[in-house]
Amino acid sequence: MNAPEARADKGTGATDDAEDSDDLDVEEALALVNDVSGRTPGDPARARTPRRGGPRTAADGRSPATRHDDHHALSWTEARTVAERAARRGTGSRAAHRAPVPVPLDAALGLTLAAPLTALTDLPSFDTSAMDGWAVSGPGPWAVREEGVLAGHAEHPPLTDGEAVRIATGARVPPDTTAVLRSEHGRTDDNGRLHATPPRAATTPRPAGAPHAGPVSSVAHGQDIRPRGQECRSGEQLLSVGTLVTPAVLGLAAAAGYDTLSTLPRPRVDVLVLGDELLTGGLPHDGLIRDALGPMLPPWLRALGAEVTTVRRVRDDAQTLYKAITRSDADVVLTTGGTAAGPVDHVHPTLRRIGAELLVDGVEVRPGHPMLLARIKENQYLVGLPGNPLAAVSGLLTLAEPLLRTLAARPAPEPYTMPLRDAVHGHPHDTRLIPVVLRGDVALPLHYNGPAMLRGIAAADALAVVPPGGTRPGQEAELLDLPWASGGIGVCFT
Ligand SMILES: Nc1nc2c(c(=O)[nH]1)N[C@H]1C(S)=C(S)[C@@H](COP(=O)(O)OP(=O)(O)OC[C@H]3O[C@@H](n4cnc5c(N)ncnc54)[C@H](O)[C@@H]3O)O[C@H]1N2
Ligand code: MOO
Repeated sequence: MNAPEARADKGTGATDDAEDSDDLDVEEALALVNDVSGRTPGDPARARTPRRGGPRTAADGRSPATRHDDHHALSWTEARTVAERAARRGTGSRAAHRAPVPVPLDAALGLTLAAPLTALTDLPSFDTSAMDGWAVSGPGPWAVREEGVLAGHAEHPPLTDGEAVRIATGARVPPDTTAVLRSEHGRTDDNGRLHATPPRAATTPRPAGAPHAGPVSSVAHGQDIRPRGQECRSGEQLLSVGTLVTPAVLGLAAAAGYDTLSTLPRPRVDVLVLGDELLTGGLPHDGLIRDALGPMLPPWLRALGAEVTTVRRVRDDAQTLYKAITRSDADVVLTTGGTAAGPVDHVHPTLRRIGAELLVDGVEVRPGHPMLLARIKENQYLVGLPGNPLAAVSGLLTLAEPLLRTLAARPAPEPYTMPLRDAVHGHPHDTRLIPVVLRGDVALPLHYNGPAMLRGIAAADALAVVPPGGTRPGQEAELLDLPWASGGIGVCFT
């Protein structure tokens, strides 16, 4: 959120004013928002910059009793834990408390099961032929019935001992069938009687003088029959609550008799893209730039399990932002830009005006350290992503991912590490998130990793978590998969 002329103010007088406002407590800030001094809620005097450090002296000479200690940015790990826990506050479980909804199978991909998947039928639900061939009864040779048995047909009359009937894979075997003889293992003689032929190995040319093997007259009892209930019995639990609905789960659910699944709804996210400088088409001109986050975030949020209900561009105006946030009934409002201390960075002052509870206000991570997480209502959250595009990705994966995962009751990805081929320069105190490509069993750090750059992440397979101080060549680092590289359900962006 930076009109070109406003950007020049960052770190100058505007920021100094903003630092004063850090010494206000919420009540004071609210009082100031409501005061009649003529300052608007978006006035930089109420903006606030996340930072580390101890208590500071109020520059406006207010009594120390009216100040609070400067807040502390959380470590990257703490911030992720806070985001995850925020969503399940008071539930005592790993999932957030949200009402399940029945969803038709074709709309359930990527949701999580709110009830165990219990078989509604035996599987298979009847004794089934596993092969094309003949259903036979007793030892051969067999008299072959005229009419065959196909899959999907009603039950055939029982076989009598010494009888056979042509049968297709998946057809229900007639009562009193003892085995299925595969078509390649049987032949009918001139009288139409069926014989079992020897297995393949025995049909290879006989050595001279060896006795003729001749047809074998029987097959093993139960051979190539899938007995009813072999996979499960009706009432048996197949999958537990919290299972992610994958394509395979959809298939199993259909086989087990389901038309709808009880699932947790996707958390609804309203995306508010802040910034007067943003263009939605064409080339940058006159200090205006293309909005990179509007196109990038919605599909990424969907891949994280969210339903994106709105994508709205919001101009740099405190009242407009206030209205956009307070009118949202989404589970999560996600803003981009305006988190820092520029003259038009309205996110902090607006949160104070709303009386939101700031859960994370700055994270010790580069890029993206001004990211924030707030509870704006009992079950409504705001994730404030910084405007620099790679910083926004950092906020998305640090705060939005664990929050949405918990709201969607999705399982946490299994953490893993890989050696980084090259040394990565670290920040002295903060974690760094660096785009990497995976080559065999090493990760190669990419160069274009500045906060305003997307060139690295667009070519990346993962983000490496580089601890404060950096990493040596070959040192293991935790990797965060990117949804397009992790495969499986993660590739579902729709
Ligand atoms: N005095 C300080 N200034 C800044 C600080 C600070 O701590 N003190 N932090 C810097 C860091 S780090 C970041 S990151 C940014 C965060 O800024 P905001 O969240 O307030 O974002 P804006 O100022 O609105 O924008 C920053 C930058 O990103 C561009 N931008 C914004 N939205 C988009 C978009 N949708 N697509 C593409 N680019 C976007 C915007 O034009 C700016 O260039 O603050 C630093 N400053
Ligand atoms: O967080 Mo900012 O992205 O370091 O530039």
